[in-house]
Amino acid sequence: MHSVSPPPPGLAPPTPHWSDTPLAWRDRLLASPRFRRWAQSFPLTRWVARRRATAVFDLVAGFVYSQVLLACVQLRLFDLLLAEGPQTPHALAARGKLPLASTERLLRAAVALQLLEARAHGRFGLGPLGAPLAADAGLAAMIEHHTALYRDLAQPLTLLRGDASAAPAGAGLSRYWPYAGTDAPDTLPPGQLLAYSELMAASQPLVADQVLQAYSLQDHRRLLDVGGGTGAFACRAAYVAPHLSVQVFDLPGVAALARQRFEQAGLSARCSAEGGDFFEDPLPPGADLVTLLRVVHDHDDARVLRLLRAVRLALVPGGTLLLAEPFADTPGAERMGDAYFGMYLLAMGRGEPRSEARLRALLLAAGFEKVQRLPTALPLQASALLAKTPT
Ligand SMILES: C[S@@+](CC[C@H](N)C(=O)[O-])C[C@H]1O[C@@H](n2cnc3c(N)ncnc32)[C@H](O)[C@@H]1O
Repeated sequence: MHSVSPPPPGLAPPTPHWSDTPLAWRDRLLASPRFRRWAQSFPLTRWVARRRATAVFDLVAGFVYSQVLLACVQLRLFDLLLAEGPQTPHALAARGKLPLASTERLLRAAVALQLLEARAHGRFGLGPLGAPLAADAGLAAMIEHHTALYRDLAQPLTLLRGDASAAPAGAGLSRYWPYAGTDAPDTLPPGQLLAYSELMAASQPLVADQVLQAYSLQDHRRLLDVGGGTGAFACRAAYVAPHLSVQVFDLPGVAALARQRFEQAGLSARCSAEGGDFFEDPLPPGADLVTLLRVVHDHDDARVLRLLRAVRLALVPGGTLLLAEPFADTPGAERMGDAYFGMYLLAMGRGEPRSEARLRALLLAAGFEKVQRLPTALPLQASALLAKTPT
């Protein structure tokens, strides 16, 4: 048995609570192999025991599942099966330039994970979890860039201890997201902004779908998308609201890419982009709607407060801020907020997922009022808050 070290001198022991005793009893019961053996064989508890055992195994094996998924995505298997229908292992082995035996192994693994399905005549088709991934460039890009995240997570305690010297040199997320590690992001060379900007543009529909389903742009005249990347959301907004003028504010190299997108889409008359550092430079004034999509969780409280104050100053009186990103503490999406983004942003080097309550407090501290939740269809992808500037 491990001994628990005493608290450091000067630290008071935690105050006990009435719930400690029944919870300690439950913990001892669940930790007892004898109790688990009994629960697995007793007819009324058997199904709970099996479900729990499966849930624990899924946590143990999660990395393996992710890598099966990555192999399928790298082979473009889902896209291929959607476009051409079920295929034999021989055909897939030839397409993927893999030995037949490895292909069959991968296909069986993917079937077990419901990514694929065994079909008639020894062929394989899309499974219920693989079909939604087919032809979704955003999800594929998210899955592929996890190779950088997993490098950081290979030694989770090193990451949690913040021991940068022990981390693999510059191969992980801090390199992928260079603005998280500098106080002068506007001086970053364009080449360093490209990979994450492409990922954000590819995955932006996941967020835009949630926001535009939940909120109508019809009553607004001028939208400023702060940290709007290469203008993917701005273009969607301009299409759904043809009366709207739209501006993106982002780092100079990213704003230049947004301008290119607007030109290619024939939207330059209504869409523009300005480059700068949103912590240092004033934001373009006059918008009656500002969007902050997947921006706030990248930064610490002090920086967020500075940014929110700058947004308040840029908005017209009575203007609206729409903030959308995955929130912490969201019922049904706790894994996304607290487990995934908590660790992801730690690896990135800055920021954290925040609960609705913490975001509300920051918005009020920055001078916003009438803060309200904007319900979204899939909080797993994005939750949203609306806030107003005083009139
Ligand atoms: C996580 S991305 C989100 C992009 C976009 N809103 C989306 O949802 O696809 C954050 C964006 O903020 C921009 N950004 C980060 N720090 C910035 C700064 N100090 N000034 C201006 N833009 C910044 C990045 O270049 C990036 O485009």
